[in-house]
Amino acid sequence: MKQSLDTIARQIQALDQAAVEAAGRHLDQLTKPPGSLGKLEHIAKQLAGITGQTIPELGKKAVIVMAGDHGVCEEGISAFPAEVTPQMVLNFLNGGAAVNVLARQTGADVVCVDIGVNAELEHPQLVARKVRKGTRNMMREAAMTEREALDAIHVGIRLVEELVREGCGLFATGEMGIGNTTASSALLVVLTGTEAADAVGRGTGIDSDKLLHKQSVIERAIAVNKPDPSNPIDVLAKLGGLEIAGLTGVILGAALHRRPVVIDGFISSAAALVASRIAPQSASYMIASHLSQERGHARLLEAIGISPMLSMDMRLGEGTGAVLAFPLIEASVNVMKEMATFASAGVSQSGPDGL
Ligand SMILES: O=C(O)c1ccc[n+]([C@@H]2O[C@H](COP(=O)([O-])O)[C@@H](O)[C@H]2O)c1
Ligand SMILES: Cc1cc2nc[nH]c2cc1C
Repeated sequence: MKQSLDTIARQIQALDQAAVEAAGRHLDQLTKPPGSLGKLEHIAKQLAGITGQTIPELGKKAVIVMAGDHGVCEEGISAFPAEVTPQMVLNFLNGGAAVNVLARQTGADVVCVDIGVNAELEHPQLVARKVRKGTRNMMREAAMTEREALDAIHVGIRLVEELVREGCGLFATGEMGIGNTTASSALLVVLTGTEAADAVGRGTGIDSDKLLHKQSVIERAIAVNKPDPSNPIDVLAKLGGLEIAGLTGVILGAALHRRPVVIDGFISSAAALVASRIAPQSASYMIASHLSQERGHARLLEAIGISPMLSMDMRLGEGTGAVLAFPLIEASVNVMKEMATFASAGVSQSGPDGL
């Protein structure tokens, strides 16, 4: 049975502060000046607060790659044709995409989901959860109905539930969808009040003329649909995408089940912003992996209140940046688990006066 989103949002708990503090005390006993492992320490404490365990056992890792098509591609807003979406889905399923390489290196599963691809896709490993074949052209009408957006969110929530049952304890968001930077920029504009010129970027690599056109498509889509900025589902349905809605669900599902979720680039962060507007508490469960080169990404992260671990000049999507951050997140757990304490190693600890 589907629970309402309000009910789900209310069930998302704040981090376990006692576990955060216990992790902090443990970190300060380890053989290093307090705080000297920087973000690794911050992540270790966050993971403790998420899981309620001072030294968390994360279990299996998965990157959930949601794929969907975008009606707004009719307006010529991408450097690539829409056919690339299903073609790349097959590439993910055959293990040849960048995200597959990085996931193999770090021992993560790639879970590839058809939540809204136009083409009929078949593959034994494909998670077939199509809500509809692509969104409608948001420049002319709402991209999705509210029902479709909610169905896509529930696909994400349910998938996380299934993976948690299979022992997965660390999630990453990934996506594939030609045209989805246009949808994500539109969400950024409406949900944060950012000027379209500051929210629109080159995506797969459009030139300056096409960039101006993309900006005008976004402005027109907002004028046509008149989304209510205080209603995240209305904004998501009118301007978003099926894969974006699915990832919103993945993030809410991870928070609901007290599992960390590593956010990839621009599109994943747009989904994360929607999740944070539906359930503000969900932001505590997010780890921002990297700062994408896509214009507007920093604004998205700022609006959520999370800061990126890495800056690698990447702008691929698929979950690549998030998966790249997995080993660093595991490093923070290993520090907690394996480092000697001042007492166990016989290393002198500075006194309260620093002497
Ligand atoms: O994640 C990012 O930061 C990112 C930035 C730019 C482009 N992308 C990827 O490129 C596709 C969307 O680009 P576009 O130009 O078709 O809107 C989509 O498949 C995304 O995964 C991803
Ligand atoms: C080739 C290609 C791979 C991608 N992966 C994510 N978005 C993409 C867009 C293109 C065009």
